[in-house]
Amino acid sequence: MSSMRSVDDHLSDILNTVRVLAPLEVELERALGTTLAEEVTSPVPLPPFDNSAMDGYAVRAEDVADAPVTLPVIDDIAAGDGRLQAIGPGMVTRIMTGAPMPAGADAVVPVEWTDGGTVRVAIDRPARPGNAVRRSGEDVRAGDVVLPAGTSIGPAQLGVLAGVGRRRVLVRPRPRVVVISTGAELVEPGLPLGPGQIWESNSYTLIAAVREAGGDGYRAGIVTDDASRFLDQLDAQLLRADLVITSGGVSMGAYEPVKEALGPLGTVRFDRVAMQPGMPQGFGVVGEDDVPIFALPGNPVSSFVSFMLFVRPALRKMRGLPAGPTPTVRMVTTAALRSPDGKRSFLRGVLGPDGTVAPVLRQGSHQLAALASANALIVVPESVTELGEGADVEVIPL
Ligand SMILES: Nc1nc2c(c(=O)[nH]1)N[C@H]1C(S)=C(S)[C@@H](COP(=O)(O)OP(=O)(O)OC[C@H]3O[C@@H](n4cnc5c(N)ncnc54)[C@H](O)[C@@H]3O)O[C@H]1N2
Ligand code: MOO
Ligand SMILES: [Mg+2]
Repeated sequence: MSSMRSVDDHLSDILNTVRVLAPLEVELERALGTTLAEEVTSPVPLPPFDNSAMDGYAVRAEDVADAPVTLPVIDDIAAGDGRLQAIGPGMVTRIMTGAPMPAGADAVVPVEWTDGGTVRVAIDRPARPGNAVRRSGEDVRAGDVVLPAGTSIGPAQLGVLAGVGRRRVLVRPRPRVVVISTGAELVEPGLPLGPGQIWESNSYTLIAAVREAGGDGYRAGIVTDDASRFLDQLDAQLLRADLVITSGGVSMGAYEPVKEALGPLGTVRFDRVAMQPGMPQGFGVVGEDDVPIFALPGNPVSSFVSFMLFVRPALRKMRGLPAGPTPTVRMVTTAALRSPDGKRSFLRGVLGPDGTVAPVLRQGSHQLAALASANALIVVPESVTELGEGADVEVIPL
């Protein structure tokens, strides 16, 4: 029997092989979930001009220092108004939130402190200089870096890009990931099952996981257990793929199309990785552009766990983000655990209150519903075969 490879060695090989995707200029609408590939600065200060933080009256603070006072209203400034009348001593201007401060004014009295007059206004309370005024540049100065290269673009970052006037931006795009399922027993969900058949589920799980990991997944459908048909399908799919995931056909059976098809290429290695579930693994590159390919085991829990451990870090690297082993947190197990000697186990568990985790009862690598009832993977190291209730464990939240 061939020896097993460690989880860490397998992951380092993967991270040494995959490359950061080339930068691409995209419209803002397509930038969500991408990574900035340039440093973004603001061409103007933000706010670009001093403006009012409230609906009210722009005043000279010294004129309202002895409030209550009544003063003449000489103008009415809405947000967006460009030409303003300066105010002189003893005058005020009605002003709206976001409207530019007129020259001469140094404070805003909110409408709530007044009688709301439009010709003359009675002001009840004094306002200090600077009251309810938003100064030009108090968020960003002209030329400031608002987003460094390598920033993950979420809703707030998209807003900042628009807020500094950008329409297009240079990003590391979302990786395009094709998922090919193999197995003669697989039937599309929605179609009737024949004898010996099951509904295909791995591609749905994997594409959803790709999406959550910042990629765009495409289902290439089901290939039956035929190596040459698998290679044809792979060739066709490579056109649109930055990364390929296959499921099934990598173990020791008589019909293992993925291993049969990719093994002879010499660019994909098949290993037994010292983990449970997910022992049989293939990884390498295919096609003229050396597209990375993950040949994941077919058992549904095995393919999902393999994704979390190996594909997700690879996608992070491709997206230009820091990539390494999937982070864990420390928890306390509420029940005893068993794990095979020499393998790192990833047991399905449910996070409880107060830093506890409860292993689910069904831990088979085919028990997909048990996986769906869990929200964490409990990591048991290679050298540990048993842990008692109350033991500290590392956990990967899902
Ligand atoms: N003699 C041995 N047999 C097996 C070994 C071994 O070391 N020696 N390893 C076992 C382990 S561990 C795993 S994991 C599986 C890996 O199998 P394959 O990658 O070859 O996958 P298949 O044989 O095609 O399928 C396995 C299992 O998963 C179901 N499956 C496959 N694809 C899907 C899908 N897209 N949706 C839902 N379910 C799927 C399939 O029906 C099988 O039940 O090998 C063990 N055997
Ligand atoms: O490695 Mo397999 O993943 O145990 O089912
Ligand atoms: Mg098999």
